[in-house]
Amino acid sequence: MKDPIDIIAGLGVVPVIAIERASDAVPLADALLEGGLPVAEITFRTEAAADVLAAMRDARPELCIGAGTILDKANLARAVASGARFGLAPGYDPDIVDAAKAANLPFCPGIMTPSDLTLAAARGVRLAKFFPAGVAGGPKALSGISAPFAHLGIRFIPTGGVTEATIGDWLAIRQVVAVGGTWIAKTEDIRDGRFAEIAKNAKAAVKVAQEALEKRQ
Ligand SMILES: O=C[C@H](O)COP(=O)(O)O
Ligand SMILES: CC(=O)C(=O)O
Repeated sequence: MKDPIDIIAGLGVVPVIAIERASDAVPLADALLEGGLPVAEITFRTEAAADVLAAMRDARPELCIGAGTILDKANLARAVASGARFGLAPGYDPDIVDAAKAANLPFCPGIMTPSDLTLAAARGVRLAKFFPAGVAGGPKALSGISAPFAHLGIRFIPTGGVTEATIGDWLAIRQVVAVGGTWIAKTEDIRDGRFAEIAKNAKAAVKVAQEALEKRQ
């Protein structure tokens, strides 16, 4: 099976999803696949998250699924048991980083400051979510914060306030693996069954991300 981080890096964009009903899991997976975006970060912000992961794993194994908003070890374990192939969090908790490593789960904790990054780097983190990317100062802030860590090869997934219009600015930074965001598959669009809209958003995001990735080669 291909490495999930390589899949994410190839696509350049990850939909961050808060989904309320497990019955929407397969239609959502199909919308993302139809949009050419075979990846999903299912956040543990809803009761349904673990069931959604399991339903996607069982029905659409071609979708690379991960778990977001991992704030404790219990949800980390549930995510792994339900088929998550990668994990992310809005912040940095060394215990969760260690637990993910022990579970062999590629894990991307959140950082926003040089101090966060110092602690995460010392714990072996080489992929971090820059969160909340927009209010933290945008691409210029990430360039500044990450500069002293460049020799360590740390890479980033900026998330929070990213839009289709700003994908290119973020992906112009070499250390940015991909951007994350909720605009592709919004909770209310999933709730109301607007899967065609989600496929359309996915397709548009992938197109912009691919153009940006080609430009920086
Ligand atoms: O809750 C925040 C998400 O991780 C990113 O949200 P956003 O793409 O809507 O800014
Ligand atoms: C902030 C984010 O994307 C997460 O909850 O994992």
